[in-house]
Amino acid sequence: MSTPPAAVVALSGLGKRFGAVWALRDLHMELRAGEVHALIGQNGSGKSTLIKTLAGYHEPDEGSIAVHGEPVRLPLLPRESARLGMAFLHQDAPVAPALTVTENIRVGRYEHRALGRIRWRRERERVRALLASVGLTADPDQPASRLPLAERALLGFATAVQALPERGGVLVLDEPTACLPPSGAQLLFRAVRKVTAAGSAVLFVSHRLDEVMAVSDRVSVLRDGLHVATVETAQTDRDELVRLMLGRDAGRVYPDREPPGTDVVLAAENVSGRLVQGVDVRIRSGEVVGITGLVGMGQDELPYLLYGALPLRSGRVSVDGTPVDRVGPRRMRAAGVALLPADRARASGAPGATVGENMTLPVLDRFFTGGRLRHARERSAVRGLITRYDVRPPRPGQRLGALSGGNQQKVLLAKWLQDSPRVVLLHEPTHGVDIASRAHIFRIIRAAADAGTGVLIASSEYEDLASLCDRVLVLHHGRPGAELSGAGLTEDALTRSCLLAAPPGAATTAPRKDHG
Ligand SMILES: Nc1ncnc2c1ncn2[C@@H]1O[C@H](COP(=O)(O)OP(=O)(O)OP(=O)(O)O)[C@@H](O)[C@H]1O
Repeated sequence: MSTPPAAVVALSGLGKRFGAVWALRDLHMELRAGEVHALIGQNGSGKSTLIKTLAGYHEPDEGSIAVHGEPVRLPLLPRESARLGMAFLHQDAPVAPALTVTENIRVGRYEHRALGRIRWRRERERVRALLASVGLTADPDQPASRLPLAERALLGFATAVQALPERGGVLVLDEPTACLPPSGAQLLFRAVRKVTAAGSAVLFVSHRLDEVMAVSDRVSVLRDGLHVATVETAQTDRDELVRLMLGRDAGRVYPDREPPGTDVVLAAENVSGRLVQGVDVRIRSGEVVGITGLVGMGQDELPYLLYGALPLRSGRVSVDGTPVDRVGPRRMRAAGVALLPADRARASGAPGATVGENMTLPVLDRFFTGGRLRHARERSAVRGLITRYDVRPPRPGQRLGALSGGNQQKVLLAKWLQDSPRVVLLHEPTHGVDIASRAHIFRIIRAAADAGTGVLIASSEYEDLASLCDRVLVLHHGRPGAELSGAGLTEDALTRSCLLAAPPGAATTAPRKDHG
């Protein structure tokens, strides 16, 4: 048997706890030169805790870390982690469209002349070489806004890669494809292969099992903070990975559909915003309507326009047949419309408040009788919601910000759906949510619809839309492209319809598929 390549980073018995709860326990793992090592696990299984420990933000409570065979002093500090060759890319790495490619990548790292002036020529050369090393061909002097979307999204990747040392480091990718168009995901995977070919290790953290199967060499699985297995990707399959993550089979992901009612709960006509142009939307009671398109086609704007969270340039919106005068969040809420944004923790919840406080905020009146807040009733309502929405850990007093990303999402869904709104507008409701929780969330959305709520889901998850929705509207450059329903509403048909609006070349890349 051949010996495996050397470990760039080796973790031995690593553990981290918060209070009495071990978020990570007894983790033994090697990140080897030249490999893509996937890290998977349900929401709250400890993935971010591991990343933050490597990045120097968490101090481990037990265990040790060695880099290129040398033990390192713990705790790591962020600067020390970077010096040791660890680089991190998060899903929403910002790109400044008005800055050039070089400025985006090099800001904060410029090489200066003695008098403080930046050595621009050298900076450009450096960026050109860096881009070539990851397979991108962008002009360093171009503003980022002029790049095709897929390449623009990869500037953050190039920025992270430049921090890897020549002898090989570890590049940590945290859900890197969540905000990428399909063609961007393919470009990213090619770029990832170039990084491993140059001798670094890549730690690929994702809930998308099809991507894990396609891009990784080995997969480590966490469950409740415990390291349950590391397997060779070629020796496993999706079903085994799901069993390892959950400790059981996945079961059914999508619930049955009931036919929608006939009364229209939300009618919007001729809606226009920055990207959206002249779109009509009608949602009936009990109907689940999807909105999709390639990145930048307007589907990420529409829910916010309908709620008045982004300014409407034109359009009329009625709820239950009554026109809403001057559409804005307060009026829409009063009319019975709820919005759950994709940027959930910041836009929709209060991270410093507890799970219970976040859940009961919109319905607090209900717990007042005789001018007093009935704490026991509030607590019992919160406990019910925690069970129903499967929030983990099931502690009402936990700060929202201390929950894992997926569990924050469940709390916020509970917050907005508990009161059976007339209409709920959801933007990417399952981003970052694990497979078991996704099934749970789909059942909750379906139950809300069956109770009469009209649901709009703006999402790029074609399989979810095809399986959950009664109808899906595809946007092409902000305008209505096609509407799919009944037997014609399939994942493949949605993919094809979205790609019809793609620039030349994009249609040749494989679309993103299901990840659960
Ligand atoms: N700052 C904190 N304070 C208290 N508990 C925390 C804190 N950060 C994480 N935890 C807890 O540690 C556990 C692991 O969380 P972690 O964020 O690592 O999970 P994850 O696998 O990244 O989940 P997700 O897929 O939802 O992002 C969870 O029970 C979480 O509530």
